Amino acid sequence: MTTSDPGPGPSPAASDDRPGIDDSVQAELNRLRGSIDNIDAAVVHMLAERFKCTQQVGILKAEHQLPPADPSREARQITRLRELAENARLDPAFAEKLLNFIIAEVIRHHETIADGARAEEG
Ligand SMILES: O=C(O)C(=O)C[C@]1(C(=O)O)C=C[C@@H](O)C=C1
Repeated sequence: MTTSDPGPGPSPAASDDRPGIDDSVQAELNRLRGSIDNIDAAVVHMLAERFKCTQQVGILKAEHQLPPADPSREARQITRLRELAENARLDPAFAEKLLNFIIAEVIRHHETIADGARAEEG
């Protein structure tokens, strides 16, 4: 066989064949990349859903003059996520960094919403 089958599911990366690679190696690489692409798509969709929720939280907080950040909630989330990560054999430090990265963006959104609400109040 001179061409490798990327398997089911459309994925540009999965059909990125290179010359000089053994067909079976290329097929395995394509199969794994297909899964990676599916996982990346799921992550994007899950993050989009999370941001839809946090936008609602941002509006609620702005309406009730609550601060954008809630450090005690964040501490509980970090404890929980680190434990989940450990059980899933994911580096807990990485999980914590990822959560902090996402939350920083959420807080930025909350501040933008609060600024807008204050500007509307005059
Ligand atoms: O739960 C909240 O109060 C939120 O605003 C959401 C969220 C989060 O993204 O999970 C963001 C900011 C807070 O500091 C804590 C948590």
